Amino acid sequence: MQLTVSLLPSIRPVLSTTDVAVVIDVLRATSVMTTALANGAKEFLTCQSVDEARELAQTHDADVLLCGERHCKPIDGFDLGNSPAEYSSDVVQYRSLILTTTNGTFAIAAAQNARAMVAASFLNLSAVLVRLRDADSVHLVCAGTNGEITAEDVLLAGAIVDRLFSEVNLELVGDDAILARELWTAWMGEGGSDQNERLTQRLAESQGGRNLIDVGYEADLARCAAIDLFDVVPERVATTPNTFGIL
Ligand SMILES: O=C(O)[C@H](CS(=O)(=O)O)OP(=O)(O)O
Repeated sequence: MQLTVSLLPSIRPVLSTTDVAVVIDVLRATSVMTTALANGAKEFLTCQSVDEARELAQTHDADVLLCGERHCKPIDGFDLGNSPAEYSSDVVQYRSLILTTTNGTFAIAAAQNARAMVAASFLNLSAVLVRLRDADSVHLVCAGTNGEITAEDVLLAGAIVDRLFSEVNLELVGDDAILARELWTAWMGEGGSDQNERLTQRLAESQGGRNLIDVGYEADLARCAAIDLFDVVPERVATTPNTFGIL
């Protein structure tokens, strides 16, 4: 497998020859997408701007929910923010969700040239690895925060790289994969039964985690650190807009 990791979307383009792009925004867009689809949501239509989201809602059926955040907080007039806690089955089951977030939906747009695209979080780590096993070329795209590399996304990229190393022959493009794996090994390498607690602590140390703590969303860190809570992989099922469902 040829494996490319970009610690930010801007580091290198996702090529149209890439089999699978894996978008990573641990805090919190891809954790929200995983949670909602696992809880029965029908699909996520993703877009980059608030205006685009509102326009999309007008052309869609009345049952759609407007979702997302700006500066980590719910957007005026939207139905849901960007906390996994809001996406329970009683709220999202069978619903179409339109999502715009600061970094996550930007990373999705940046990865759109790939033949296939999936959303990864710690919540679906093992399921994502099963999805990647037979791909010839994979590009992990870390969303970062406002154009800066963030440890929480690098950590998940490192966890994926570490597992792929033990499962398939890897041909690395660039050194981002090595850096990510080193961070995962140094911070989380021992495994053990307290892994989710230690991951929550690490997320609290990351830029994305500190941002969330500052605005009162500390409880979301544990919600995004529950490794393998779900066995679903959000997969792009349509383009224009990039739409994710469960295949
Ligand atoms: O709401 C979030 O979790 C973040 C906000 S930001 O990264 O601090 O701008 O948005 P996301 O696009 O999910 O990273």
